[in-house]
Amino acid sequence: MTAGTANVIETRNLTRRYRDQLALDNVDLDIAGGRIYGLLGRNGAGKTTLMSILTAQGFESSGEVRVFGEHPFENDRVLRRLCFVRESQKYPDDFTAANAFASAGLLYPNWDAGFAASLAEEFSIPVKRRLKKLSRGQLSAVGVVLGLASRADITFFDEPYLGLDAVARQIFYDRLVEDFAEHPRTIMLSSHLIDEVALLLEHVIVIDSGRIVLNDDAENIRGSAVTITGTADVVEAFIAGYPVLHREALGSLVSATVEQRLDDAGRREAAELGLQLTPVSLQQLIVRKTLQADGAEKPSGTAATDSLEAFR
Ligand SMILES: Nc1ncnc2c1ncn2[C@@H]1O[C@H](COP(=O)(O)OP(=O)(O)OP(=O)(O)O)[C@@H](O)[C@H]1O
Repeated sequence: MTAGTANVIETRNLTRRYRDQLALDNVDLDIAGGRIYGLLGRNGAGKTTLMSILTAQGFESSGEVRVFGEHPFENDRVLRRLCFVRESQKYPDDFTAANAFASAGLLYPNWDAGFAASLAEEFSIPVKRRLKKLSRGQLSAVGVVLGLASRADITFFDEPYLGLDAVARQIFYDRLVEDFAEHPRTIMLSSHLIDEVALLLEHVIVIDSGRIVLNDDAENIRGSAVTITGTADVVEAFIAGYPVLHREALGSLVSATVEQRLDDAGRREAAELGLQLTPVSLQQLIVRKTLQADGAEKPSGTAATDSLEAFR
């Protein structure tokens, strides 16, 4: 199995139970190498649990896991090709960032010390100060440097930006994209800042209550849903037969978000009927899909949406 072509990760019926809590529920995944994946989902959806199992820091209750074709547990052939950047990373008590980078040089075969040094400078990390004295954002920056400069065949970033300010986050995104172009590998990034990372992602996996609710190329997802706003009866006639993700009413107006790609003819027809079409962002789509999967999404007649405001 080689990165770039075959699947680098495969799971089948992967399930993780913590007592009565089902953290992963029969997850089937085929992850092809050489791409940037977004692992998105609400708090407690199962993202960290999934990444922990894939990196052998946690265990499945049942089902199968293959990373580079093998189970990762105590498997040095696999583990030396993985880097897991997580918020709760523990370091030895006296460690400085410089110590952490030196250890990474021993651990990761593709470690680039020069790249790490230039990133540390860009993030203004005080590399000689003990890690436990660093600010929340500086500590996150250390994790980001470890993740980028390790150039591991698969790098997992589990919400790597806690405490990072907007400038530092932008540096992370820019360096990730540049370095990925020069050194293609597999990146899995979990994030709550969906719209902020949307443009980085080549493939999006959305997990909700331990189940995969969306798993598609970002390219296919863009434009896969649209919000249609207009007089209630016209909207209802237009969307008949379309899968409705969300519906809001305000007086005689209705705004419906449908999971439907409209072709040119559909767009023309909507315009002729006086309907307004608004694109749905990745974040809105994910919110709608997870609410729907949770069974919380019902038609409502309350708050006006942005599109309704724009329509009036
Ligand atoms: N060690 C544990 N013992 C019991 N329950 C756990 C444990 N670890 C995770 N869980 C539960 O499993 C579920 C999935 O948790 P997980 O940390 O994987 O979610 P997440 O998607 O990473 O969430 P967040 O975005 O908030 O970090 C949650 O309901 C969580 O409470």
